[in-house]
Parts: sequence; structure tokens; C-alpha cells
Amino acid sequence: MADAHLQLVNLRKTFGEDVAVDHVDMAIERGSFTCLLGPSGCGKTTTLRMIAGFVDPDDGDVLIGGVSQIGRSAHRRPTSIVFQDYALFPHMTVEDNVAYGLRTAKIDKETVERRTRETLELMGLEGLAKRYPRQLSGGQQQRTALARSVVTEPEVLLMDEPLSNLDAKLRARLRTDLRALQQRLGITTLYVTHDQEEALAMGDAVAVMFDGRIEQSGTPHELYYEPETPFVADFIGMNNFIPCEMRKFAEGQIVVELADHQRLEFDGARISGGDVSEGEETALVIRPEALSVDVDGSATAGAEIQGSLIGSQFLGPLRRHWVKVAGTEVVIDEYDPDLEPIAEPDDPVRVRLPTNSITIMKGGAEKATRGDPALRT
Ligand SMILES: Nc1ncnc2c1ncn2[C@@H]1O[C@H](COP(=O)(O)OP(=O)(O)OP(=O)(O)O)[C@@H](O)[C@H]1O
Repeated sequence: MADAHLQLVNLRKTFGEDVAVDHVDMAIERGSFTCLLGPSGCGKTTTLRMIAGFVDPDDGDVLIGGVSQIGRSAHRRPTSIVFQDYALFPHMTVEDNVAYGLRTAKIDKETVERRTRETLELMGLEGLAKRYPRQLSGGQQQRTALARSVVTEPEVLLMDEPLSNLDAKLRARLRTDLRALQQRLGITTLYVTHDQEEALAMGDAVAVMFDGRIEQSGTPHELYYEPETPFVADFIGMNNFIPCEMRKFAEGQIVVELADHQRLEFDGARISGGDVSEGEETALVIRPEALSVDVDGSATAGAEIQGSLIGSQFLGPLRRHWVKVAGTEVVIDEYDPDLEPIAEPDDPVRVRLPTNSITIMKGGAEKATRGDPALRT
């Protein structure tokens, strides 16, 4: 990376027998907003705490601006952290909470006052300066916590699920505010979340973590459209995994066979996770919105498969269909407001799979069988 500001090199942390963080490498660009995304217990917070200096790694390095932070205590690192519960001092006003970090750094009174005032203004908190945390809404507390973290002008801002205590509407709005603020400050930010929608909406880059490891890093667009592992394909957005066996795998021609012996032929498809050999169990991975369903099934470009309708639901902007294909439940979203129910349950239907939206995922067969219980028959 051209200008990696924060770098994690082979970072590892165990708690007894548990490997919480397993050889993690990351390079975070200066001024960028990077999300560390993963399910509960995958090691996100431990990674953040190692960067901040609250947890010592067993192995590896944390570099900021090329300088190792190992052996430096938390308050000597050029980092600042915003916690999920904000951790505001309840007995201090907003103003004193914000000024706290500057006062403990023994900065002169005038500078403390000026920087506190500027930061309160930046956060739109100037009218609340004399209030106590208990007199603030959740969103205002969150902004105060953020103000307290940026007032010391850290090089790297670390955030651990800072929006998760807020209701859904406010959370969605604050994403935009937070992102705008980070861009104005140009501060390198690592943001931990388990919410994939939040990560896609906010991150310049997203690193997906699972079981202590980084499964894949990339832009939100890359993670959504080019998942490299079954975990990422399943975790980011909704995806169908249709188990199949590779029958022919050659340049310009791919033939797969489903469990009910239907064959599909494509002249090309995205292959993910490595080559799939002939005879290998694999899965077709395809998004609900890329599929379409038809009763009469007039032929179009791309592969088609037969199935039977399980049911349909009207969901406002879309109609969602569940179709059983070779023993697997496939979800299909059609974004057409005029769409009427296409058939009755159990009626035969034809599902179209546009070739350019299919990923053949090595190792996907296992995911397809384990799968999401909601998608299993
Ligand atoms: N101080 C500790 N002592 C023992 N085990 C710990 C400690 N801190 C974390 N762990 C374990 O390390 C693993 C990773 O935890 P971590 O909190 O980093 O995950 P996380 O992805 O942040 O999860 P969440 O989203 O639920 O906060 C978990 O199995 C957790 O139980």
C-alpha cells in the first residue's frame, strides 16, 4: 500500500487455549475509514485493544507511521478510542468530559479552552456544554464521546461499535454524520462493527474477520460482488448457495450438475477460492436480486433451472419468492412494484441465472449443506 499509516503485522493473541487473534496482517491507508467486520467473538475488540495498548500481543507488531508501538503504554500511543458504552464521566459536564484528555496532558489553560471550544463547535455540542451525560440523548452522548476522543488530535481513531446502543433510525443517520466528520478531520480510523450494512455504508475499506483471522479485505463493492470465501459470501448481504457437482471445467465451457441431475452450462463464470476440478462438489453462489423467476420460462441468455414455487411475499419495493431447486430453497427478489404473484405454491417454475452474476465457490458445498437454516429444506 502506498501510504499505510496503521499497520498490523502478524498480530496474534491467545487467552489460555483460545486463539482470539490469529496472525492478523492489515495495512490501513492514511486518512481512510476502515471497518473491521465480523460476528461476535471473532477477535475484533481484542485487535482494537492491541492497537490501543490495552492488551499486549503474544506476537507481531503494531506500526503507526512506521513506528512500532509495542512496549508503549496506551496513553503514550497516538491513538484514541471510542467505546460502545461511551464511558463518559457521569459527574463531569460535556465540556469537562471533552477537556479531560487535554488537562491530563498538562497543556496550558488557554489552549485547553480554545481546543475544547473548537471541538464542541465542530460536533454541534456548544449549546450542551454545561450539561451532564445523564441529561443527554444517546446520540448526544455519542457525539460527546467522539469529541473527547478527537480533541487530543490523535493520529489514529479507534471505534468499537460506537453506534450499537442507539435505535435503528438514529444509527443510520449518525453513520453519515460520523463519516462526514472523519473526512473533515482526515483522521485515520479503524471502526469495529458486527453489522455488515454499517460496514458497507461507511467503510472506504472493510476487513472481514472470522475466527481470529482476516478472511478478506477490500472495498465494500469488492466484498459484495467478489467474495473470495464461503464465509464472506454468506456474511455480506444475502446469498444463495446451490450445491452442485463440477462436470466439465474448461476454458469457455463449464458444466455443473445439480442434486436432481439437472445440468447447467455456462461459457464462463467467476470461480472463487481456487480451481474446481471435474467431479468436485461445489456450489453456485448467486444473489437473490440477480435471479428471476418465470412460470412460462421463455428462454433468455444465461442458464435456466427448473424448480417449484414454495411461496411469495410482497415486501414493498420488492416481491420475494422462495423456490425449491434440486432440494435447496432458493430466494429470489424481484424489484418490480407491479409484480403480481407469479404462481401458486407447488407450481413448477423456471429460474434464470444470469451467467455474469454466478460465482462458483470452491468449498461452497459445505456452506450450502450447513447453510442458513432459513434456506434449508
Ligand atoms: N480477557 C479475556 N480473557 C479470556 N478470553 C478473552 C478475553 N478477551 C477476549 N476473549 C476471548 O477472545 C475471543 C475474541 O473476543 P473479542 O472480544 O475480541 O471478539 P469480538 O469480535 O470483539 O466480539 P464482540 O463483537 O462480541 O465484542 C472470544 O472468544 C473471547 O471470549
